[in-house]
Amino acid sequence: MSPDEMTNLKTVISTIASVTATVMLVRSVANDLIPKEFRSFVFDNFHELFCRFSSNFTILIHEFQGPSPNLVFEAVEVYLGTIVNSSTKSIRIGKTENDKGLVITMEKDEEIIDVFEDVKVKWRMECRRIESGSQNEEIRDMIAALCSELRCYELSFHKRHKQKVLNSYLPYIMERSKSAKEESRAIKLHSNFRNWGPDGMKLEHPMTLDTLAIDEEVKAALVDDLASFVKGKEYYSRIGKAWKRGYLLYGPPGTGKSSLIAAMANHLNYDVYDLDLTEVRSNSSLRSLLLGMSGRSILVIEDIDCSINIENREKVEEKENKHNRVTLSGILNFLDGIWSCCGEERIIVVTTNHIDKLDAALLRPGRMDMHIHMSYCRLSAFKQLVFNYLGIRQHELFDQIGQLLEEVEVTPAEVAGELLRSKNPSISLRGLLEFLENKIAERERLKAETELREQNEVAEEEPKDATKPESKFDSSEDLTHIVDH
Ligand SMILES: Nc1ncnc2c1ncn2[C@@H]1O[C@H](COP(=O)(O)OP(=O)(O)OP(=O)(O)O)[C@@H](O)[C@H]1O
Ligand SMILES: [Mg+2]
Repeated sequence: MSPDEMTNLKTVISTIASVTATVMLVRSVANDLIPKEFRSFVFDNFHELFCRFSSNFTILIHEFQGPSPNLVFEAVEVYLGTIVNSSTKSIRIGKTENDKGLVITMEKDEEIIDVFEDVKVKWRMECRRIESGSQNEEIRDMIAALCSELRCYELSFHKRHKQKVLNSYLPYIMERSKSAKEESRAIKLHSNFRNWGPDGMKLEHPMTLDTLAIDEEVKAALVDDLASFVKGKEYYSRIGKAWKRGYLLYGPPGTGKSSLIAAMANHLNYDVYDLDLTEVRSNSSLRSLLLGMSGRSILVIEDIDCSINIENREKVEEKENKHNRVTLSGILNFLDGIWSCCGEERIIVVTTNHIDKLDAALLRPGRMDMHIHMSYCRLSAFKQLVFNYLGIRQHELFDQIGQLLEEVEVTPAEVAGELLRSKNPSISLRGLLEFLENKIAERERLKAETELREQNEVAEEEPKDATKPESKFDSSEDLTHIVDH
């Protein structure tokens, strides 16, 4: 910089300093000498004049709308927490019992610049102390009991964007904040043991759809199905159906049915309502339990074949009604749409170890929309488990173990149990190999024993049969055989 430029810069700086000092002096003298009413009269008129010529438009969003919290303010607060950027110098951080992680909010007098469809807007947060006479007295006292200052978001942008901000940007913020709030909310587990309880317990199950070991194709189909369900609000209302979806998980114990429910809850961030049907006294209490559930939730009925005898529908209804117990038709009725009148976004998951025992009425499409077979552990599920437990994707023993898994029925739970024994992959996998070989040997031993026993039984029965008089009318099967021919 040349000496001349240096001198000019110094002059500019000293001029700014003296103007600032003068303004501050005038302001403090004016504050002392000029009455408050007159000052605000001058300020208001000056502000109005300024606004008339300014190209800016400002929207104020206050914390309260009368005595009630302002929902737009709440939405803006959540939204701004998600777009903290380089224009923000300080933020406020907090966390409550109901939050999954840290909650970021804007600090007072801070500014955030946001860009929405090429429109640049500026957000600023202001706090004002609650002053007497500023509100209806009753409302003021009510608010003052909650907080000592009133917060307000100021949104400013070029006035030519007014329509876009009002018609698109603000609705977009309402939508985004809703999903951000849902994502950050801790998942709760409710049980009907005490009528769901007031708040439920925090569900902190670590299982996710990534760590769940099931067939890749099944997993992909499930993820797609869940995604279209979640986005299906308009579709369900268009076709006039309750916004719900049923999943039936079936398979032997230890194949991951309960784990899949936890993974679904984590994936969707839905609360889980665990319904123990043996605790439900009647269809009407079932109905009130279901009406007491919140939306965006998963209703779980585990081991449905054990909790209610639904094998023989007619017989059970007759018998259960006598004791005013919950019946299959009670369950089917709500699956068919008791929910259609209230609430939305509900998933029902029913699990069973014996799909063959279930009544066909429960399996009809529209009730259980997707049937997922949780089966024994095969190579792809095994590889996922090894990655979860040992952190490796390849090992020389994989082929050998893969072959054995084709020969023996072993559940993911059993494989997981073996993999837990050592953190050293070679020790752990060799242990699993041995476990599988022992299982096959045990199976062969049992098979040989059974064959031997059957042979002995036949040998014991033979002399008895020989003494028996021959009769063609011994069994109904034989009788049918004769009549038919
Ligand atoms: N598919 C799987 N992927 C990952 N881990 C699994 C899987 N299946 C089972 N496990 C492990 O085994 C344990 C038991 O599995 P889970 O309780 O989910 O089985 P289940 O099918 O619900 O059994 P049940 O029919 O007895 O209720 C889980 O906690 C998990 O550690
Ligand atoms: Mg289970």
